[in-house]
Amino acid sequence: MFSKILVANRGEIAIRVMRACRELGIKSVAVYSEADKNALFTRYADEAYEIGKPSPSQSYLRIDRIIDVAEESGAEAIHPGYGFLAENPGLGEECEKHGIKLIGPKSSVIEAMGDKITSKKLMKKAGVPVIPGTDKGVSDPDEAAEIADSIGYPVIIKASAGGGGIGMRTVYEEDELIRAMESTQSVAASAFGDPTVYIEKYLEKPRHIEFQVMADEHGNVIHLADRECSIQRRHQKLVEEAPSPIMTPELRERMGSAAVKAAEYIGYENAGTVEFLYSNGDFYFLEMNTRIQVEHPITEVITGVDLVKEQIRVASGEELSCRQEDITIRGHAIECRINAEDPLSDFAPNPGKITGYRSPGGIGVRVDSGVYMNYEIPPFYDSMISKLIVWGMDREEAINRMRRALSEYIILGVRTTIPFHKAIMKNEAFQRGELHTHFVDEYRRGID
Ligand SMILES: Nc1ncc2cc(-c3cccc4ccccc34)c(N3CC[C@@H](N)C3)nc2n1
Ligand SMILES: [Ca+2]
Repeated sequence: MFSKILVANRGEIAIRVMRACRELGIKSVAVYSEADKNALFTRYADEAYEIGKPSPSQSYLRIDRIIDVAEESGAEAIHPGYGFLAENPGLGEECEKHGIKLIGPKSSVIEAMGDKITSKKLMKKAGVPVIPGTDKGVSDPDEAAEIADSIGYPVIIKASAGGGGIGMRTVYEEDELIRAMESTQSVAASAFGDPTVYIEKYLEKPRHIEFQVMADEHGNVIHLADRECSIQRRHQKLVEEAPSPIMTPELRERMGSAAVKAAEYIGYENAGTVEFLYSNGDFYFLEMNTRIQVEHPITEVITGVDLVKEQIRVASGEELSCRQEDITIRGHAIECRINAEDPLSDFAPNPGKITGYRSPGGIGVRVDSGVYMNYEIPPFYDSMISKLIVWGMDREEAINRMRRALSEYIILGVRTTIPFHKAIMKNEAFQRGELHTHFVDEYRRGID
């Protein structure tokens, strides 16, 4: 087992990893930018090192500085958290070069899953259902037109190096196809340096259901059930829940074994998430995320498994601490992402000084927060400042408890998404579990 771990991240996820370290008796090392000098996570760690200027490219993305601090502090492993370098194959490669363990899958697996065409090809070979479409890049407009005809409109054009919804265009008729191809190729080239695009059948209003997987380095792979992430806005998740309201034991068995099969086939190690699109009874592989995700706590509260401690154990060479038959789901969990954004000005970031702060508590409430009273939220990073997670015996109790917890959550001095979440919890379509990926767009038309 490691004696010291460097946490290459900031905010709530850095504290989350440091808590797991402390429970395992492992020292933690924080790395922070000039802008995060007074951030809570730098106090929580056993040691803290400044690594550069506020902008991420000068700090949290500086692989060389992070490796230097790992060597200087004697950290045997690095936990990348999510975002920043979490799915950057370069970090894994540098770690391997310096004999430092990256807490995550091999960099070759990170790279393969980062290329959406490669990941689809691998899943197809693994026997996992994929969305009908091309399993290679398409550049010639005539070829694209033939493919779109054979798939049937509407189709969607996607950037292979994309993900999270960037570089995607839906096409409803043939005469839009060429322009859509060109614009997606230029977005892909500028955003990812790779213009490769592919075409898929467009699924109207699918549900976004993802499965948590965990694999050790001895070939054991399990899934820890499903999460529903359909309340999104511009591909930014806002509300997540576990299990999915539409899940049945039979569907969970089918999708769970597809997720495990996917992980086994690619030799996956550590924590990962297999994303599916679900549309009237059928499910299709969408993407695989090779990191711990923001919404991992809702899986933790319904299964009782500490996913981050499991990541650390597995990375140190231990076998998974639970088998598939040990994973049982109890109750229902919901997570609301508390962002320093103003829902009434199109969720524009709203950084600034927190002049009043009191987090909710009581039965079934968990707050994973990176902020505190009088903390100055810097403008340089993602606007998520904390996550409010609740557990209930069933979905109805979870919703009522979330409403109660939101009403207790006091954050003054900055605008936050709390009012938006209060409205969602009161929304009847949400309460009925009628969710799909365009829920927020339709919902906003309702409140505007
Ligand atoms: N063939 C096909 N049909 C419908 C789709 C709809 C979406 C989509 C679009 C908009 C919001 C979403 C929210 C959750 C899940 C998916 C979506 C989608 N993506 C891809 C990246 C992912 N984050 C969103 N791919 C799709 N692909
Ligand atoms: Ca993704």
